Amino acid sequence: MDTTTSVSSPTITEIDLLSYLIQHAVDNQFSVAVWRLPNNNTRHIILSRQHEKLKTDITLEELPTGFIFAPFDTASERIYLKADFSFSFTDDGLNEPVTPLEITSSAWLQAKRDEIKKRKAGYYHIQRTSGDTQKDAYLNVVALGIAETEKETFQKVVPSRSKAVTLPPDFDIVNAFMKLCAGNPNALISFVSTPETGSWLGATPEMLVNVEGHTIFKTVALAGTQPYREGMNLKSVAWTQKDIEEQALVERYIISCFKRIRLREYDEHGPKTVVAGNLLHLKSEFTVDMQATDFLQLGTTMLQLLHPTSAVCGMPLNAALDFLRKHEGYDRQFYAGFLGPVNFKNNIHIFVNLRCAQLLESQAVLYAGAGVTIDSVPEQEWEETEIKMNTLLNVISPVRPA
Ligand SMILES: C=C(O[C@H]1C=CC=C(C(=O)O)[C@@H]1O)C(=O)O
Repeated sequence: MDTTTSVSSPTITEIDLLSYLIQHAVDNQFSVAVWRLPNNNTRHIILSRQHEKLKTDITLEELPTGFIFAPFDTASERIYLKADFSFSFTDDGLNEPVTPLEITSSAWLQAKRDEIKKRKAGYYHIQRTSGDTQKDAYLNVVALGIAETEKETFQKVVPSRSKAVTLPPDFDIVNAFMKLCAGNPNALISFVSTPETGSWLGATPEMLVNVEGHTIFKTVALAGTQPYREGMNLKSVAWTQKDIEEQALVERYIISCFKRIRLREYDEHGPKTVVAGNLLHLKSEFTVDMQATDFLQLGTTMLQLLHPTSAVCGMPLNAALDFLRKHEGYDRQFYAGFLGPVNFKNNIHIFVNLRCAQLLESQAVLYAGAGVTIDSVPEQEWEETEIKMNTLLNVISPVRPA
C-alpha cells in the first residue's frame, strides 16, 4: 500500500501530517513525541492516549514500545508515552507501515484523511514557576563553585540557568523541529508535549544509553565546548587544559559506574572533536558487548547509575548535587533529564535533554549549563551558556529587542 499517496493528496506534505497529528493529540488530551535520531534521515511521531508515570526501578527492556521523558531530579516522576499510534517519515513521505502498530496506525490515519488540511499545530503549555537567572547571580554561583573546587569539595560542578525569550507571532512548532533537524545532523531532535509536562523542544548531542538489538550497549563522555564555524578542520582544533580535564572527569565517572557493577570489558574510543550544531565538544565513546559480558539488562542498570552524569551535574556526584540544590536557585525540570525512544525495533536510544527549550504560550524558556572546574573564569562560563542557548534560539528566532 502506498500510504504517501493514499493518505495524502499530492499537496499534503509531511509537515501537514505532523501538524495534523500533533493537533489531534492536543485536541484529544493525548501526549505526543516527535524525534529524529542522530545521523539519520527518518522522523518519527507517536501519540499516546494516556501517558504513564514510571517508577524509578523499571526495567527498560520490558517496557512496551514508547518514549521515555524524565526530569533532572531523580526523585521526581518519569513519564512514559506508550505508543498507541506510530508513524515515520523519510524524504517527505510517510513510510510504508511494517509493524502491527504501524499497520493499525496507518489504517486509522486513512480513515481521517478528509480532516487533514494545512494548519499550524498547537501544543500543551504550562505556567513557568521561576524567573530568568540574572547574570550576577549566575556569575556568583560559578565563583562559589570555583571556590569549592579549591577547597576540594568536588572537582567539577555544572551550574545552569534559564532565560525566557518571546516567540514570534508566526512561530510554528513543526517548522522549528524541521529547522533543528537540518542544522543539527549529529543530535537527537525531539519535541515532547504532554498535558502535565507542557512542551519541550531540543537538539541534544549527548547520548546516555543506547542498546542495539539486546547485544550492544553504548554511552558517551561529552564535555568541553567551543564555537564551531563552517569549514573548520576538526583535526586541527586545539583544546585548553581545562576542557581536556573537564571531559576526562566525565570519562572517569562512566568508568566508575562500570566498576560499581564489576564490568571490566568495555571498549573506549576517543576523545575526539565533534560538531554539535553551532558548537564543538570533546567526545569519547564506550561500547560493551552485553552477551559476551553477560550483562543482558545493561541499559537499565547503566541508566540508574549514570544519570545525572558529570556532564550535567559534577564529580563527585553527591557533593555537586548538594551544591546545585543549594545555589542554582531554580528547578531544572526536564532540562538535563533524559529522553528518547524505547524498544522501537528492539533498540533503546536515550539522550540527556540538553540544548532544549520549554515552550510556553508566547515564550520559550531556554536552558544551559557549563562545566566549572578549578580553572574556570565566571564570565567565560556565562558566555558558554549563551552560545549553548543559541542552538535553540537560532531556530526559534524570537523577536529580539531593538
Ligand atoms: C550542560 C550542558 O552541556 C554539557 C555537555 C557538553 C559540554 C558541556 C560543557 O562544556 O560544559 C556540558 O558538560 C548544556 O548544554 O547545558
